Amino acid sequence: MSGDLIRVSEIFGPTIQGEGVLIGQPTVFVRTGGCDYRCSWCDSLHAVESAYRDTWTAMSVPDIWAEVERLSGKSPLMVSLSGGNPAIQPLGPLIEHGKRRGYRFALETQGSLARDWFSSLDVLVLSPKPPSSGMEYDRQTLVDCTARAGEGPRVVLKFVVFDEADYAFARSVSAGFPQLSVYLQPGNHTPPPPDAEDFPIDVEGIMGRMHWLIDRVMADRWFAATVLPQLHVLLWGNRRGV
Ligand SMILES: C[S@@+](CC[C@H](N)C(=O)[O-])C[C@H]1O[C@@H](n2cnc3c(N)ncnc32)[C@H](O)[C@@H]1O
Ligand SMILES: Nc1nc2[nH]cc(C(=O)O)c2c(=O)[nH]1
Ligand code: SF4
Ligand SMILES: [Mg+2]
Repeated sequence: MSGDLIRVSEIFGPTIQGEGVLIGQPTVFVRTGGCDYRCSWCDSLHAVESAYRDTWTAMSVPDIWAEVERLSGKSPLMVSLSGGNPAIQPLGPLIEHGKRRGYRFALETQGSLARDWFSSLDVLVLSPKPPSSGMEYDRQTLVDCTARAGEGPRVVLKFVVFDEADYAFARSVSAGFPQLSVYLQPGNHTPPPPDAEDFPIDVEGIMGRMHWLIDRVMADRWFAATVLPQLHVLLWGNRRGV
């Protein structure tokens, strides 16, 4: 059975994964609509704000799968489930459907909602939100996410860092999960408004923050951390669907 419908904002690719542990890998993105957070600097508000819900489509697993196969030419690759918060959607049947066809699945989530189907993923990216986002951190839900993932996926932490307080947050949260790899990325301080297909970007500003972040990590001898820019943002700016 295909199960319940999934609320989809956009499906795009193949492109390279621009962030974190899978950076550079050919990927098709399935971006779901709806989020339980409202980060001050969210770069995907078109998939978050309810004002845009008429641009989201309730899709069945076969409908989504037809689009993934069309985009990938039926050659299996990594499918990244992002959003909004994709953990809101019933994604278990989609993951099972794709895995039977040789595709692999990564999920990007803030870690606020834990699901049993996390155990079916290949990669679970937990991205707890730092102080600059304006959101509250709940360690327990993050623990629940790792517990539901179990021995299934590779689980990693990814932090957006804008300032010293965000950096301190990344340090202290990571210390509580010594078994997880840590990825740090500089924040983009000019994210696109939700109604923009494109929007000017301050690459120099982001690179300044990237330099500062590298200096900060080296000064602390935090050699377990990996520091990466959002590669797709450097290549294509704030363009949507890349
Ligand atoms: C749009 S979110 C969707 C998935 C999930 N809601 C989350 O936040 O992890 C995908 C990734 O983009 C990151 N992100 C969002 N806005 C950003 C910005 N302005 N600068 C850098 N990274 C950003 C998030 O932290 C997250 O790691
Ligand atoms: N190329 C590319 N890489 C990404 N990594 C995370 C993305 C996201 O918005 O979740 C994203 C995205 O939108 N595009
Ligand atoms: S949790 Fe993710 S999608 Fe939701 S508002 Fe924050 S960055 Fe955007
Ligand atoms: Mg993005």
